[in-house]
Amino acid sequence: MSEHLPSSGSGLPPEPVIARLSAPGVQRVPSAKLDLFVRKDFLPPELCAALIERIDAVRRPSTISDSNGDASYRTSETGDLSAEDPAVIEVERRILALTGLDPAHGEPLQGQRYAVGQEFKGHTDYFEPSGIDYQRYCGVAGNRTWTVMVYLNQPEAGGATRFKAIDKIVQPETGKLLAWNNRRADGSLNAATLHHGMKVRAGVKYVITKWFREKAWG
Ligand SMILES: O=C(O)CCC(=O)C(=O)O
Ligand SMILES: [Fe+2]
Repeated sequence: MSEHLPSSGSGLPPEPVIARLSAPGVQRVPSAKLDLFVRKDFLPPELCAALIERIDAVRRPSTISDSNGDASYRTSETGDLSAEDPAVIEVERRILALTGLDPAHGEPLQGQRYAVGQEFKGHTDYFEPSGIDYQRYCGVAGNRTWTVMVYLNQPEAGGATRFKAIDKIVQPETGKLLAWNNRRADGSLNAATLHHGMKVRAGVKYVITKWFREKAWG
């Protein structure tokens, strides 16, 4: 199976990950500015439901690094998921199989929950090297390389993810995966990855996120 292909490590350089993602069932969003991939039905509904339960058990108000003082910037709730949880192990196995990204470079899987009116305003997932917290967040494992995100449900209205620089809006659907490279081809940080988890208008939205780093995590 594809799990047995060699690992692409941190995802830097990106070519092996891009080659691996160029598989049946994966859509590449056409853009010269950003490597962005969408895979529908990546996780089965039962696994999504199990993950929602886990998130509800551990959620707390989300934090942001490099806070800009705007308390409405990220209003969701966050929960770190246990690496020993069988549901988490299964998700991580599937992410490795799809992307080849090395789990040793991955942060712990994180869940987010957005109630009506909650959002995560425009941001990039990498840390600004000039930020005061850069050493604290990136001193050991380096900056982020790839982001892998999965919608666990479909809220009744709102909650899309908008990539403004490439004019792309992705609608949440149960089990749909998004993966993008936070770098340009030369490895530099890519500002065109700017994205906005838009306000949920009706219902609740759940996602999981897995971020990969330049060096091994922890
Ligand atoms: O919820 C979304 O659509 C985006 C989430 C996100 O960007 C993040 O957690 O970094
Ligand atoms: Fe993000």
